[in-house]
Amino acid sequence: AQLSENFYVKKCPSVFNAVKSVVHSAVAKEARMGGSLLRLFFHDCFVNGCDGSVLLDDTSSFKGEKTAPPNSNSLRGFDVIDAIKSKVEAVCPGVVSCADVVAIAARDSVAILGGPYWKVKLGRRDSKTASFNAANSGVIPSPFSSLSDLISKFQAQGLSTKDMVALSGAHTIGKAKCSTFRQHVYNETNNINSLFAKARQRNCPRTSGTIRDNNVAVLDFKTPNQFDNLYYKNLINKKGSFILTRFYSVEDPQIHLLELTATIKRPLKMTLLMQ
Ligand code: HEM
Ligand SMILES: [Ca+2]
Ligand SMILES: [Ca+2]
Repeated sequence: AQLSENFYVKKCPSVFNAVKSVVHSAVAKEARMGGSLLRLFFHDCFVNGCDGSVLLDDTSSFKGEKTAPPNSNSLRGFDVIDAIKSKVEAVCPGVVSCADVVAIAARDSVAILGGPYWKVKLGRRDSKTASFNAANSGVIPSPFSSLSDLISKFQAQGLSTKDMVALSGAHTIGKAKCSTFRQHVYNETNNINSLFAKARQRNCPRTSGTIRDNNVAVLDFKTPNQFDNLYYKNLINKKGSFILTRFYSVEDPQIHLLELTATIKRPLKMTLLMQ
């Protein structure tokens, strides 16, 4: 069925306040949670669409997505989604899908951290099953993917290269583990400022396989808790986080300076994933 901004206007008008109040207190307690909730939405949507599949625990009949490599020891915020869902069930029992809760929580997170606001289209139906294999099949982009691989993974979701560049701007908030950015900070190409690389290396030893793999660093070293366009500015200054930074160079025909500055001027299109 067609999603609609007005889906809950009659069925549950208080859903928006219920979601927002829980997101608000979670982000007040820990700003990073805003990023974690946004990423949860992204990882739900890339695996069989935005159907709440990412939320499902393993059962006797299926092994779900939570323990799949892109998600395990990495996705956060499930407890916040549970708290939101309880609150929503208290005001409108049996009306609002978990998939819609995740979509609204992602929007509210971005807005609370100073980013753009959009009207979320609603009416998603929750999946009753989830698949470890689907989440492990390579549909979710990896920080070690090549540029062409990243582009084709977004293409497979109906998203263009420009969309990918815009959506990568989400890394203006949140944190990443040493194991995901080590390669970038020890690979001193001309894409990374050497002082910045050194600073990151301090918290992330070259050798993998220790507890320090889990050390985290902010993705945006300047405004980690504000949803702004610093992701791109850092990238241009060679102090970027790991995703497009590895590929960013003035010579690159696909992700070049013009593309990036155009993205800075446009509002970040967070709505792209929201269909
Ligand atoms: C372009 C392909 C992408 C790759 C390869 C990628 C990869 C990653 C990785 C490896 C992390 C750190 C995870 C960890 O250390 O546990 C991360 C964090 C994050 N990603 Fe992405 N990501 C991509 C696109 C996106 C998109 C499209 C969004 C949302 C629209 C997003 C939002 C985030 C956020 C907010 C965080 C921080 C999460 C937190 O602090 O809990 N990413 N990403
Ligand atoms: Ca899903
Ligand atoms: Ca920022």
